[in-house]
Amino acid sequence: MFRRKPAPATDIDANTDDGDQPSRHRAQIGRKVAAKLSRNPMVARMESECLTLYMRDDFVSPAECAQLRAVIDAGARPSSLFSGTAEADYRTSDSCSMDPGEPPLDAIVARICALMGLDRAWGETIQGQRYQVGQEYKFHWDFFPVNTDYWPHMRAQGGQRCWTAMIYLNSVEAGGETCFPHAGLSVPPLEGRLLMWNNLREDGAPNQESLHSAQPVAAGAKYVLTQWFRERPWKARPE
Ligand SMILES: O=C(O)CCC(=O)C(=O)O
Ligand SMILES: [Fe+2]
Repeated sequence: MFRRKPAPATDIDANTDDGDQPSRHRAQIGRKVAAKLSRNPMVARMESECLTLYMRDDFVSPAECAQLRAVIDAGARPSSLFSGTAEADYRTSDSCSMDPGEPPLDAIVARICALMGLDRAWGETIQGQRYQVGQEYKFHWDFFPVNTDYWPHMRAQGGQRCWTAMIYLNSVEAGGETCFPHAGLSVPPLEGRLLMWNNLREDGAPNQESLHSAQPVAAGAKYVLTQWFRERPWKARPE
């Protein structure tokens, strides 16, 4: 008798609600990117037992940084949070979604993806942020908690966030460090520096120890670009 073969098992099952669970697929992304970055002599791995974090200085030139700061100045609006405005003082920076066609940006995103070995289709729209004196982004995780009303939408858009790539577009006079308290790391903003970390554990589940903050700026202003990568291609508007 003819029997239809079962569909091959796949780890990349958009219908599996496993955003808070270990996942072979997400674990594999973590390993693949870490292996690529570890092989690169220009990239430094920051020492931590509980977090996978890499740094590459002089990734963006001073001229490109200046150009991008001007774009952020022109487009910055008060930052929003997925969780709405309940904790309005949580992320006090101004931010803007960057047009990927904006001249230096297209090339920079391509360079980030080449460095990390990630497909740019998996990256969300890159975000620019500007923090002025006293502004900050309090302790948070970049991965999505699955017990929220927005998770089903995020899942349909490309699932859990895996890696974050962040570029400092200027050196800040005082303050503005990115702090990872569990890893005991505090990274000072340095113009052109790219920071990359995995928000997930080795088994692909969210890493609670990836908690981080942008410390308040004490003097001057701080400009950053953030590129968040999903576990699948990112769709701005899922069908
Ligand atoms: O500005 C920083 O140092 C951190 C920004 C951040 O954590 C984020 O955009 O998710
Ligand atoms: Fe963050």
